[in-house]
Formats: sequence, structure tokens, C-alpha cells
Amino acid sequence: MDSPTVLTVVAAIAVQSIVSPIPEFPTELYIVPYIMSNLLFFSYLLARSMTYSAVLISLLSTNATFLLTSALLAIVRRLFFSPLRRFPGPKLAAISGFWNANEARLGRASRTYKALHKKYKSDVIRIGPNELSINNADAIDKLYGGKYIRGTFNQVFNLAGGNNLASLRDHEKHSAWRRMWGKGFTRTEVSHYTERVQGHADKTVRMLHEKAGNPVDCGKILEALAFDVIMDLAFSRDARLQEGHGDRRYIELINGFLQFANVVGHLPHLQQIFRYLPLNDDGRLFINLSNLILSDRQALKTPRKDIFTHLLASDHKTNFAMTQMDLQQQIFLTLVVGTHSISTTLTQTFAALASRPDVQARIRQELNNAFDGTGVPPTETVRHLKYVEAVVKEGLRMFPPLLGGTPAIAPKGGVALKTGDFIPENTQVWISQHVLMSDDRYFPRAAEFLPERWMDQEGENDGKGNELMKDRRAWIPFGYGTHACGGRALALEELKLLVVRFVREFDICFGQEGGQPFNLDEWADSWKDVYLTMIQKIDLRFIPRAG
Ligand code: HEM
Repeated sequence: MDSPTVLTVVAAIAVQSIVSPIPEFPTELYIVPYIMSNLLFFSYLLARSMTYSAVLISLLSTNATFLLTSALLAIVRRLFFSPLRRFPGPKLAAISGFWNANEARLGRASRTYKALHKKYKSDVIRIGPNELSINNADAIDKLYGGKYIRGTFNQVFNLAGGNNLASLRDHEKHSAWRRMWGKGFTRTEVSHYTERVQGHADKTVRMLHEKAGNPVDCGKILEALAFDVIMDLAFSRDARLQEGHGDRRYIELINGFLQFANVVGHLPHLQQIFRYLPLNDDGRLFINLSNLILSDRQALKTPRKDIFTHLLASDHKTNFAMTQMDLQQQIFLTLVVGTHSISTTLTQTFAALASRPDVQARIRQELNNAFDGTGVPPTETVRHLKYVEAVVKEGLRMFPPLLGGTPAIAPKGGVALKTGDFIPENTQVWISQHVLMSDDRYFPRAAEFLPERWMDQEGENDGKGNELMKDRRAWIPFGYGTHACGGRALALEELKLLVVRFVREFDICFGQEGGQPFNLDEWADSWKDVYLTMIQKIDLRFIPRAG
């Protein structure tokens, strides 16, 4: 080896030894010195009066040596010297984040993790150079309890230059924002909202009556309903998607972005590079549409009380107020959680109900016992229907909108699990909702839709003493800890109201005459996990019930 090559190899080793122990090394600190060194080297070569072609060859060969040595060192370090080296998992995953990004691209990451936990018979598997998937209910509080540090993945949601509540990692700001969001979901506020949910449900119910039991694309219909609901509850806006007049572009843009974000989220350095690039057409369009929603909402002279009433006010404790950019960024989050989470979970729950006429009958029975009037059952009555709540909980268990969950960074000093595994500090960990909630150890016969697992002998719905419920802690559709779902109270009420409303009015059946047995495996195979669940089209028949 000549001396420049030796020097380059030494430089690569030095860089590796500096950056490897440092978690989340900023991309700029790689790239800026790299470019600067190249410029200096380039000037040095020119100063030696070399020809341009000799300069180019020298630059290329030095860079190739540096990059190749760095790559080799990184591979050796990740495979043989990483503190995660003892955890089982695919070798490719240990070597590079591209393995995980590819699983995300194919929309199957959470399913792959589940298969790997089974294959390696381990509750902890390695899914990235610095990432683990954990399938253990005991680990939830240890890793997501208290003020845990959010993983790097969520930062992909601030590519447009600002944060929403779900991308924030700064605890102080998050607490203030969370209080503002929280004021929008008190019991009183949620009660006001639910009356409005009923009004929107009326429209879909009317439309389904007109369809007279003919098959309909259930996902699309519920998506329009959920969108109209959230546009009203968040911005006092009549979106009219159910009538077919509204603007579907928000939903299409969100779906497109999620597929992109799901891949880039797994590649933190790429995320940081994207931050320096201009937004594409879709990104710009979404910002324009969000600005429109925001300015229309701010221009309302007498808005109804809505979620943004609280976000537009300042935090009572710190006086902190959101900027226009902050507010605009919350719109993406509001529309995603309000539309997508509700409509996918509800569509999947209705598909499960189509396979269980007996469950539909039991819902009606419970409602009839609690309400003998005509018209829409009051929200207060629905709130106390234990079996309906069990149906909703079982739907959320089997069909969480967020299959893979959200990542946490293991705290300083690491975490010892009851499994005997030790999770080193700074590791990014994922506890996937899908993996955990479909585990027979926690929910026996987990692949079956069994609302009765949530009922105990007193008719309460905690499932205490029920042999179908082994560990309730594993039920985490809303996440866990400081960053858990901010709209849980609304989501549960909305889902319960809509289940009651539709099951009361209709017999829900599969699209084909004669019915088709509900097969979870086939249905589950069609899902795509693009951070949120993307379900395939499913035709259901809503047959109006007599009387
Ligand atoms: C089926 C219904 C829903 C489910 C299962 C669900 C679940 C989740 C999950 C898993 C998270 C991420 C938690 C984490 O990072 O650990 C989340 C975040 C969030 N959700 Fe929901 N969600 C639902 C509906 C809603 C609705 C209707 C709203 C209100 C508009 C809402 C508001 C939020 C907010 C504000 C966050 C961010 C919380 C934070 O980062 O502090 N969600 N949700």
C-alpha cells in the first residue's frame, strides 16, 4: 500500500472510532467535514501542478478507499462488536438500516417481526444495526414508562420544517402542546363532539338505506364519514365528503406521504438530507391546503367549539402559544388520526362482525335492554354498554391502525428485562402492537374475533378471570406513556357510537350473496403496514333491518 492509501485507511478507522459510540450522530457532521476534506485535498493536488485527469483519478481512488474501508469497518463492528450482537435476527438487518427500510417499503415490517420472533423463539430480536423488536408485555412500562425518549423514526413527520405533537421529541414543548391538545378531549368536550358525530352518521345511514343492502365499498364509505367528522370536530368545517362533493385530495396526499415516510423514517441520515431539499409538488400542495384550512378556521367569527379552539389558545401553565407553522403542522396529524385510524379499524371491525351475526345480535340485545326508545340512542346510554365496548376493544386488538407501534430510545444505563435480556442504552426499540396483541400467550385464540374475552363474570369488560384474557397489559392500540394517543377518549366514543348505530340499523354481511366465511389470515395478508394500516377494498352489505 502506498502512503496516501495508508493515510486514507487510517482516516477511515479514526472516523469510525469517533462516530461509532456516539448515538444519533448528526448527518451534517459526517457530510460537511467530508466535503471540506475533499475540497482541501483537491486544492492540495492542484497546487502540486498535476494534470486534471491525474487529480480526478487521485480524488476518486482516495474516496473509494475511504468509503470502502468505512463500509467494511462498519459491517465488522455491527456484526461482531456491537452491544446488540448477541440478539438473534437477520444478518442483513444487523449490517444496515436498509433491511428494515425495505421491509417497510414492502409494507410487511410488523408481519416480518412476528415471523422472526417465532423463528428465533425469542422475545427480543435485532431488526437494525441499532434497533430491536421486543414482544413482551413486561417490557412496555420499562421502555415506554415515564419521560422516555421518542425514537428517531417519528422525526420523519417534520420533514416539511415544523413539528406536530406526534413528531416532537422535546419533553418541555411536548408537555405544553399535550396540555393544549388535552383540553380538546375532556369528558365535556367529547360529549359535545359525539352529538356532532351522530349528525354525520345520519348521512351515511341514510345513504346505506338507499343502497338497500347492495354491496358497498365499506372502507371508502367509512373514510368519508370519518373525514367529515374530524373536519367538523377539529375545524368546524363542513367537508361534505359523504355527499361526494368534498375534496379527497387530503386523503390521497396523506396516503402517498405515509408510504414514503414509512421507508425514509427507517433511514435517519436520509431524513436529515431530505430536510435540505425543497418539498415536492405533493408536499407543497398539502401545505397550501393546510394553510387554507387554517386561515378559514381563523377567519370564523363564531366557530363552534372544536379541537382547534384549544390549539389556538395558549397553554394555561406556560403561556406558550403555537405559531402559524406549529398550527399548520398539527393539521396533518389531526387528519391522519381522525380519518385513517377510525375508518380502517371500523372497516375491519365491521368485516369481523359480518362473520359473527351472533355478536351483532348480542349488541342489539344489550342496546334494547338499555334503551327502549325510537331514534338515535343517546350518547350517555351508549357510553355504558359493556358488550359494545368489548366489541370495540377486540376490534382495536385485532386491527390496530398502527401495526408497528412507535419506537423509543432505551434510557441511560440500559434496561434489564424479565426475559433475562439486557437492552443497552441508546438502542431504538419497537414494541409492535400487531406482534404483541396477536400473541396467544396474552390473548389465547388471538387470531379469532372474540369480544367475549373482555367480559368477566360480573358483566364488566376487563376480562378479569376470563381464560381468553391472560395479560391485559398487552392491549396497547393507543400506545403507552407520555406520547400515547391524545384522542383516545374521542376515538373510543366515536367507535362505540358508530358500531351501535350501524348494527342497530343494519344486518352487516359480506358482499357476496350467501356470505363468505371471514378468514382473518387472508384478510390480514392483504394489509399493508405503511406505518398506519392500509387495508384492501372490502365490499360489505348493510341490509336495513325491519322496524
Ligand atoms: C382507532 C382510533 C385511534 C387509535 C387506535 C389511535 C392510536 C394512536 C397511537 C398508537 C398513537 C401514537 C402513540 C405513540 O406515539 O406512542 C396516537 C397518537 C395520537 N393520536 Fe391517536 N388513535 C386513534 C384515533 C385518534 C383520534 C380520533 C384522535 C383525535 C383527533 C387522535 C389523536 C392523537 C394524537 C393527538 C396523537 C399524538 C400524541 C402525542 O404524540 O403525544 N387519535 N394515536
